[in-house]
Amino acid sequence: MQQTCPHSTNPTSYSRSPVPSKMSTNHASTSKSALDASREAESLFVPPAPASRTDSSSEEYAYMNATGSRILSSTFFELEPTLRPPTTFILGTRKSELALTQTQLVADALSAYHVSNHFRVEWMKTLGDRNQQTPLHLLTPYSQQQPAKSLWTDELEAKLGSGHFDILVHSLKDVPTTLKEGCEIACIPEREDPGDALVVRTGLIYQTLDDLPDGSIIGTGSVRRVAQLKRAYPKLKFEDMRGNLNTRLAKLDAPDSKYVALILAIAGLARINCGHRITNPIRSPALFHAVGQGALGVEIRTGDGRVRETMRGVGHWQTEWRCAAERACLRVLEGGCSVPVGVESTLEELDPEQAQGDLAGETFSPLEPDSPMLWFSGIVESSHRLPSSLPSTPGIATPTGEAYPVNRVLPPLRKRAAKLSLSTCVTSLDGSSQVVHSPEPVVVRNYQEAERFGELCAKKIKQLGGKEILDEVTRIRRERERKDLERAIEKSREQAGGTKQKDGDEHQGLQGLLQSLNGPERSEGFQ
Ligand SMILES: NCc1[nH]cc(CCC(=O)O)c1CC(=O)O
Repeated sequence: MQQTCPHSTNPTSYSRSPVPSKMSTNHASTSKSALDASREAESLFVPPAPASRTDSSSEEYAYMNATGSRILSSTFFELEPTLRPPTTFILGTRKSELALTQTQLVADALSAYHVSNHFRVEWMKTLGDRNQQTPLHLLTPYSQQQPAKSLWTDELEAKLGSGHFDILVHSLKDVPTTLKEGCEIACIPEREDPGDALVVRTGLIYQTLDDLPDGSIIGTGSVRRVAQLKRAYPKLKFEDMRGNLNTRLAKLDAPDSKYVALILAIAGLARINCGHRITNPIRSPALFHAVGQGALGVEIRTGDGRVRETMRGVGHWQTEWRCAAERACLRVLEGGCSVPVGVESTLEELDPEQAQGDLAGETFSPLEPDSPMLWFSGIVESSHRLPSSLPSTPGIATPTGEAYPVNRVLPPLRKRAAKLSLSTCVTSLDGSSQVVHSPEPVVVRNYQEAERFGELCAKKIKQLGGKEILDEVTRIRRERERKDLERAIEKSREQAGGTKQKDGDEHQGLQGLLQSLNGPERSEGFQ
């Protein structure tokens, strides 16, 4: 039997505790190195003499370790942060240079706050990474349950839920506006420039889109960019280009390249040290950027209080409030598939004692200790962010090894106010019609008010003609999807030729997909 302290934060028992028994065993089989780290922690850890214990915390703890053997812990007591053996948290992300760089940024920020813990980055290939050929909408056909964009996040979220990962780091713009049950965005670190940029092929002298000759081919797969730029530059041609940033830049510069330029997010290029490839930014009114562009979404298991506490201090409330408005707006507009919506937001902090909130008449859910973490954005007292609050909360380990609870006490709150603006732009796929809504900025006092502002903007832009544009986008999408599927069925029929069972199964699957496409359950549209 091993002696250990509950504060030794054995990762197999604590950080993986929200789904206790299943997750512990899962983890034991999937991530040996974390187990190793905990063994190392145990061997390094020397419990202080009994004299250092305080009466109020002298409670016996026993819990199960990953292999099911019972560990009788030593007494629960306070430790100096520097004396605590480390916990290893695993941050998961997609396999791309951008994703890994972004995740390392978050891991570094966390390490700076929690010097005695380890934050390790792990990647996995997602469906979108593995399949670079199939059109995105065929990989995940349009449905309310499975928005197209979730193909970047689905598999990561499954591994978050199973405890393989503790924290996921995504580009916020790739994160669906409604998250899976059991997952939440914990925080959004400070945003990079959210804009788009023109990247001209190496060796060409063009500086702006206006300089490009008629018929120039621009690489971008984004419906938002194509729709808006077709409108502003009808003489240019837009062609899909998939792949990671480096692949795309290489395709642009290849000797046989047909592309004159690409449109890419400034933030992505800057993060992978390719800022020098930016020829010029493209701003509104020619191009409104994507919702959440340039920001990172840090996702955790809802109710994993331990990871939640760890996240404090990493978010940037100004970015969080802006993204609250942008994402809430898109949530109301999209109804389940990616749409040609562009936005632009600004935020200016005000003196909370002077400023009157503009959404005072609206009703909001009261703040509870276990409300979504983002609801506390900017209003938790900064003293509450001290990293030492992390392992000193009693209840880390319980005799049954159950989840480290979300703190039952509402943290001390402070007042905050900011002037928030949001412009929204909805464009038809061919660029022929567009609605732009740029209301007067409003004064908001918390995250929920910022979200409400975004929802109100979405409702307004629908009334202004956005609804007709979005309905048309849905119609065109479905028609295209149906044609693509019919083509795929035809192809699989030819290939199968009644011989290979595997292909026959695939054929059946596609037929089913086509049926569901034509069926009445697909009549949900934009709200
Ligand atoms: N859809 C891919 C994607 N997801 C996030 C970024 C860039 C970084 C960001 O917008 O935060 C990119 C590439 C691009 O659009 O150029």
